[in-house]
Amino acid sequence: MQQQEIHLRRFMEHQPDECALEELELPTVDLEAEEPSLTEQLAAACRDPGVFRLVNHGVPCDLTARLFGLARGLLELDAANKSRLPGYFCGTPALAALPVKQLNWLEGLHVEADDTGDRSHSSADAADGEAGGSALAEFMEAVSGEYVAHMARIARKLFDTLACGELGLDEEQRASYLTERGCIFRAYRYPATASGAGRRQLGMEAHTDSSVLSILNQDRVGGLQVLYGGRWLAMRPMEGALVVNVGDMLQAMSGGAYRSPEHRVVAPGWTEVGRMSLCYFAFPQEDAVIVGPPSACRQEELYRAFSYREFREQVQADVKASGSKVGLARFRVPVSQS
Ligand SMILES: O=C(O)CCC(=O)C(=O)O
Ligand SMILES: [Fe+2]
Repeated sequence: MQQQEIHLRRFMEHQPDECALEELELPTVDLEAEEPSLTEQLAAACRDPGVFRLVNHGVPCDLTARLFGLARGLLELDAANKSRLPGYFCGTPALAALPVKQLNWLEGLHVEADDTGDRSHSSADAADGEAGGSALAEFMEAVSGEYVAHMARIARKLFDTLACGELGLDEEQRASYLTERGCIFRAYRYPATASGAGRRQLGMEAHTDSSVLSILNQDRVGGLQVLYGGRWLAMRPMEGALVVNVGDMLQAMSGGAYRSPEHRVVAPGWTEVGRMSLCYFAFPQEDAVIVGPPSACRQEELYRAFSYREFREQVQADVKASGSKVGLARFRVPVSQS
């Protein structure tokens, strides 16, 4: 997408004047498009801007509505009860022990793929004894029994389309560069803030995702923004569409051809209800060694070979040392030296 082709609109429906922000019209990818159209749409969107709307994704809207309702119910429990929910966090967990400023104004529930099976049943059994009781059991059942399966299906189809297209990955790489077992699901709640004139409280600070692909389902409130052409632009929610973004791992796998965009969430100061989102992050196998694409594919940046485990440990070390993620820059090799 050329910079001058971006359709910019005033973003007034959701935000008062002090928060008015221009909007990036995201490309739309139709998951049911015929080939070669799907590959073309997808590769173009991953190159620029690295984030797109996904339609015809097959996630039932009643499942999404139920999950938003259950997550909201749990996150609106009183502080003592919700702090005992399994996977509950407030602010950025990685920063909790550090003497750095907490920038994030959010709370949520974190579920790892490996947690999903057992916990839903143990919660159901212990329904009355555990914080959240049967609502927690219902939430875990909806996440692990249904929602995560849809997300894994979507991530696999998108990834295989790219992998079999210009990434040209072999069968072993297709299996190890994306694993259903290592995925993470998070339900976030960004409480409304009483932001003063011109002041914007960040719900989630600017970052890139460490994932291969991230699949976001946001409610209608808005507040998700992407850094594009040096400016923060709004990604307006659209009924029924998911937002998918390229993560750092896919950027590395593509030799920098696909872009893991910097994004953030502004805490809603324009609504009483707060913002909710349901986010799924797909990762490679921990020990899969990620190398750029074969030389036939254009490589704008090169990274030295690394495993996802190495990347994750480096991110954790950087966050621990400075409060910030450095990310792929740690693994970059100047093209001229390659
Ligand atoms: O809440 C959202 O829509 C985005 C969250 C996000 O960017 C993340 O968890 O990495
Ligand atoms: Fe993110």
